[in-house]
Amino acid sequence: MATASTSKRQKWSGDVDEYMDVEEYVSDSGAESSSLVPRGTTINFSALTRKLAEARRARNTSAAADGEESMLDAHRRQQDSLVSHIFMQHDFSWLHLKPDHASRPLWISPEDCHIILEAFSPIAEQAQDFLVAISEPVSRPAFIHEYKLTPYSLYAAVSVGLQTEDIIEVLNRLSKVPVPESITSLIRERTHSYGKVKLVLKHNKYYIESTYPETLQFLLKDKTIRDARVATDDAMKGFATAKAPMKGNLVIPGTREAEKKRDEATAGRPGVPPAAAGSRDGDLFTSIVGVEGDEIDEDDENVHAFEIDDAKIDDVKKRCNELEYPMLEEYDFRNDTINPNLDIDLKPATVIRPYQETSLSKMFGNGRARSGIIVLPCGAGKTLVGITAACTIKKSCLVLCTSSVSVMQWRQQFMQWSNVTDRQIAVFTADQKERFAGESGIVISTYSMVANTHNRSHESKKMMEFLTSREWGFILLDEVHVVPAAMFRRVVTTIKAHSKLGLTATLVREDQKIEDLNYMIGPKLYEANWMDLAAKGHIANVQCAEVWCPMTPEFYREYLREQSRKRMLLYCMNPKKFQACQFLINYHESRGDKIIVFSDNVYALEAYAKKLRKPYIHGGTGQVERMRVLQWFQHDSNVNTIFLSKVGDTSIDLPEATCLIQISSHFGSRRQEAQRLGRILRAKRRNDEGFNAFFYSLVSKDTQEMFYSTKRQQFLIDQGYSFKVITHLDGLEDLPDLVYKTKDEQIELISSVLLANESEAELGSDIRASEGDLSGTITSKDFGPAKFPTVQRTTGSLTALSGAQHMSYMEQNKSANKKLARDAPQRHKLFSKRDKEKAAARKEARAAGRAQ
Ligand SMILES: Nc1ncnc2c1ncn2[C@@H]1O[C@H](COP(=O)(O)OP(=O)(O)OP(=O)(O)O)[C@@H](O)[C@H]1O
Repeated sequence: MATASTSKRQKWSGDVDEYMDVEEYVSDSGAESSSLVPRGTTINFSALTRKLAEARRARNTSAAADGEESMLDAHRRQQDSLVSHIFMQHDFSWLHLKPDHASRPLWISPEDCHIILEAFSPIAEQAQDFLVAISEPVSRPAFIHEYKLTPYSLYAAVSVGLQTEDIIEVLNRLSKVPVPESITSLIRERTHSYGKVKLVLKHNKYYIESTYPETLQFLLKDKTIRDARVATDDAMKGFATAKAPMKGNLVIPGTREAEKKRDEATAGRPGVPPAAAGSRDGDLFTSIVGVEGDEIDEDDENVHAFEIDDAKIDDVKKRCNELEYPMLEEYDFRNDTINPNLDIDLKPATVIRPYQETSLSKMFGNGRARSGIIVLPCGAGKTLVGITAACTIKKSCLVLCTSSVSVMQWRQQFMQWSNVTDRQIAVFTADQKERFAGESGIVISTYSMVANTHNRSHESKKMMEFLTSREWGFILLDEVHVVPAAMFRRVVTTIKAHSKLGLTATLVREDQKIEDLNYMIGPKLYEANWMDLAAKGHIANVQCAEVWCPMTPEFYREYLREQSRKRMLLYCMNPKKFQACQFLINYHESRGDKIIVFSDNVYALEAYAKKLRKPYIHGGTGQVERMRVLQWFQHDSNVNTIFLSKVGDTSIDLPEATCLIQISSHFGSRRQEAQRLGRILRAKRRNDEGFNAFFYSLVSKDTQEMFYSTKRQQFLIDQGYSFKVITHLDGLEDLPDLVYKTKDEQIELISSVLLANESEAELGSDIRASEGDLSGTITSKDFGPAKFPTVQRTTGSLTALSGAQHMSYMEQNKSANKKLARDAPQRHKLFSKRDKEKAAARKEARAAGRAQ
């Protein structure tokens, strides 16, 4: 027996497929194995442990009956040692399973606070809601999810209104074992000070407020906080604020509840149909915890406060976090009688989706606006979440985005979903500096416009005065992950806002600054699951693949020899990658897909696009040309593929696109990978039966690119996506007109790559050369200093120094697409006839326009 188990031990440490060994193993130890899952499927831990426990129980019973106490102990020891080798130091078999553990979905590690969820459990969805509220999702593939309890996640839990004992209680209900003592004490320890201190903005001054005077005394003992305090008459006095009457339960517009209320109000009126009888989904989490989003009933007489210097807010918030008294920022907007109301509501036809409603309920759960972050997948409708929040608060609102394209999109979406008027909404960009009419309104701008302190025009200065001199009810921070960048941090303190909402799909940064958002903005209020939204048809299902393209011997030799940045150019320009790209374009175009090919490297982008005769857009492409290419892509059935540089990573809404091919990317950026995927998640056809969008990353084999590619995929893998590796594209060699097929062509290609200027290998040159995103108005500042250091050493020619290179570069680029069209081979008669007809129609339309 001892020998048999040793051999099985070695086998088991191998892999999931060897589940059969465990099966035998269980039967060796006395349990039946008939109901266990077959070889090759995911391990059913629950079944496994159930079997083990049953075996153990069966032995204990028979041993006790025989009165053989010492035999039983020996058995137990043996059993424990048999299990131990599987889990090594993570053997927590001393945590005894509850009798009905099979119906409970959680495993909790007593050591590292990790929680494992059986995502196949019937109550997994409710358990997920709860776990998202109290912990950080680490990884959420199909069957087993992993979460982690952290101080920040517990802070977030407390800030959405959960109580310490409620958290422990629900965990206990969902867990297969009693919640370990180490975890309960951690939760108690971490949450006891949370929620005691608030940061309040009143009359344009910041106050730290608490109902516990001893807590304020404690904070004032700290030097950073003491130094930030402003000595005033009301400092540390009872800070009695007028106790305004509560205005009834808050109803978020666009929700089913709002719809019901509207229907009730209009019931009986002719022509108005009765409300659809939709019952609210039972929220198990809410019912277990008993958090009903109760309205706050505070006793203002007991509130104590002191004022702090607004220039030191950032430091004070950070210090409070370090002292484990993170400050909650809540805005009692319904009782704010000082800031004028903004008359804005969602249009009656606007209905928000269930996950949008859930995320907003975390923000407005207690009738006030909590500051924090909402994380939704790309294309899931963050904009509408922000707009609904603005329509709930109904005070002046400032929206900050990453580019001027986004500014225009936000403006357009506000007009589309809400009843805001032209006069109430203004934009502040390099080109437009508008103000809203009246006392309250909405301003939409970019981070760089607000953060920039140098070389402001007179108009911009005036506009900034307008923004900084007033109290904003609400600040909306789009793509909030950019805020911790050194140059954007100050926007959060420059603008005085009662509540802040950060929106993002990718709460990740390659530096360690993402945690700073906890004190700069607030806790994460909600994070949706990508796979869930895909399953429900809110975003598209995507098949992801990494295509391995072998390097040709000549390219590989040069790659190994080259030490400079040109290595990157060599793996991007690999002829086999060209061919794979051509093959995939052909294949998907013939399926009726619309394809976007992404390349960060502009040299490669142009080379590919020209060779494959497709239109392209990069930083150097003029605005008119960009619009023309995008229009073609959207409306012309002859243009099914476009090449985009990183200017298209974000802020581009092309729901026609159903396939992405990535030929060059920004090193190991997980965020870029996810944002690019986001371009096809909004695919119009996502609800077609069996529809799949496709995402390919072309990677040159045995180069650094493989390392970066693996790193880039990590975020998406944690969201549950799996990347298939394609090592061979069937039928590629038979493709007619296959590019770079002959050795001569490949050698010609390599010589042009070797002759190229080294700076062509840069990934950022695109944006710097043009200072333009898809609207042509973004500046390099929008992208933060991390990517674009101010001082950079590059090799260059005298022409480049004199600036002439830049000019010729622009000149060539401007007409490049036109030249492509001119050089295009003779088209089939059928097409040329259609082209002539189209040209005639265009001419007619222009003539009609002139006539008007
Ligand atoms: N409740 C809703 N009802 C109908 N359409 C919606 C709803 N919410 C969002 N949409 C639509 O979904 C699309 C994607 O929305 P949006 O652009 O806000 O996504 P996003 O989350 O900001 O994406 P990204 O992060 O990629 O910018 C838009 O066309 C929007 O109109």
